[in-house]
Amino acid sequence: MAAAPAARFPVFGLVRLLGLAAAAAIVVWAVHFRGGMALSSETDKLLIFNVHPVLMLIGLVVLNGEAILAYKTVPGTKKLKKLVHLALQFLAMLLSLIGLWTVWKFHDERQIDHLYTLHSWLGLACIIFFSLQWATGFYTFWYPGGSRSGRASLLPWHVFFGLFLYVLAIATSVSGLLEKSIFMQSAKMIGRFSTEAMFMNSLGMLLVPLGALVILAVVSPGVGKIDTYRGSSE
Ligand SMILES: O=C1O[C@H]([C@@H](O)CO)C(O)=C1O
Repeated sequence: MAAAPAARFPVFGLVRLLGLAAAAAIVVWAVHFRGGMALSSETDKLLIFNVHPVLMLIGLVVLNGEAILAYKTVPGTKKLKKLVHLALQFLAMLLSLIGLWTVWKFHDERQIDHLYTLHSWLGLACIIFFSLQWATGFYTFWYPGGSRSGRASLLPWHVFFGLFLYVLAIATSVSGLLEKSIFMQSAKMIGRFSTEAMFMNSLGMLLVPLGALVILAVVSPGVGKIDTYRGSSE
């Protein structure tokens, strides 16, 4: 197989920059364009909905990306890298579960059907498999920890499946931005070329280079330490 491309630019810094930009953009969208967020409201149920994309994007895309790269970005021992990785992924999972709960509550309170869109199916698959991946990883690589051969055979699948889920999370986010924008356009809440619609498109576009850079940072040799992927047994 051909060698993986070697990044000759600060790929980790760019990932951090685009991740922070995406996180800031979704908060700006919720607060500036959509009037804010609330965990409960009698007057404006949409404020409950607004929490959903913020927690999902920050959890399953931004924190997930940082957690994936922790083995290459966190200085210190292998054990510390692993701890940062599993803690960030736990936080990502927690935010995604709260984010799922908020959209469920919004649907209940506004009497909107659950799980009829492609976005919701993709998102549910994402959360279920992300949680299974976290639990399996924790059990095998942290506590109580599997046998040496068990860990060695799971590791490449854990890496592959994790990267796959990260891409699925981006696809799900893009589909969510798309459906929300179209819903609002159909309801005449925003215009086709409104600043808000263009802002949402731009946020979706931003996730494309973010995803590309995270994958490049993972596969690229010579940036960070790659001992994890060689299956060292620390
Ligand atoms: O728990 C671990 O499992 C793998 C490897 O030891 C499997 O061989 C690895 O790098 C760990 O930190």
